Amino acid sequence: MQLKCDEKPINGVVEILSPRLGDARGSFSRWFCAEQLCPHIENLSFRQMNHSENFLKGTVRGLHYQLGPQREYKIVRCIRGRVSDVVVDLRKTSDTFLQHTTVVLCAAKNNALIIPPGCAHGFQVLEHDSQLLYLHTADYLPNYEGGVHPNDPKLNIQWPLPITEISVRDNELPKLPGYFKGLSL
Ligand SMILES: Cc1cn([C@H]2C[C@H](O)[C@@H](COP(=O)(O)OP(=O)(O)O[C@H]3O[C@H](C)C(=O)[C@H](O)[C@H]3O)O2)c(=O)[nH]c1=O
Repeated sequence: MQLKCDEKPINGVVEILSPRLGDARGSFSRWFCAEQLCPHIENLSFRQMNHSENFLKGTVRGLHYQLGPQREYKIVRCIRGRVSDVVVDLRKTSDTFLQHTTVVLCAAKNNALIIPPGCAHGFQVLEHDSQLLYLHTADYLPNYEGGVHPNDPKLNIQWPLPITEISVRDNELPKLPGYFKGLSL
């Protein structure tokens, strides 16, 4: 029942693959293992779990991150449907600063993604009624939340579908200013 961890080009972004053990009753799979994941998540301890329900294909949420003392690791898992998950590197000292990686998370593949501090996260829904489960290593404090517009030209994210739903708040997120040098962790 070993998890498979696939490190992505952006440092700290890891896809977790959970093999399913199936039988006539259905299946069983491990979604989290502290021993296997602690090399990828410093001071591994989760503070909050969140559930994201998304009705319409084409919906975009994000790009969000938490700042300073509330910076966090997230594990994001698609528990129903399919999403195109995007992680943007905003870390000042990173070799992949302002680059992003895209991973399709889907319930059928039984995969999840580790998102490290200093990275913005967003996703687009690829199937109606897709749902995500989040584990967070820090408490959510709105005053420490940052965001970048999902269509920031500096990031050039190619969302797979036309955007059908986006919150007013996300649609008003700022684009990165020319002087943006990145986040210090
Ligand atoms: C993130 C969060 C939000 N909230 C409250 C704040 C709002 O009143 C309400 C909905 O929040 P929001 O519209 O920010 O939800 P999303 O747009 O789905 O944001 C999430 O989606 C993007 C893609 C992420 O990666 C973040 O984890 C998270 O920000 O829940 C909480 O009470 N706790 C929380 O941890």
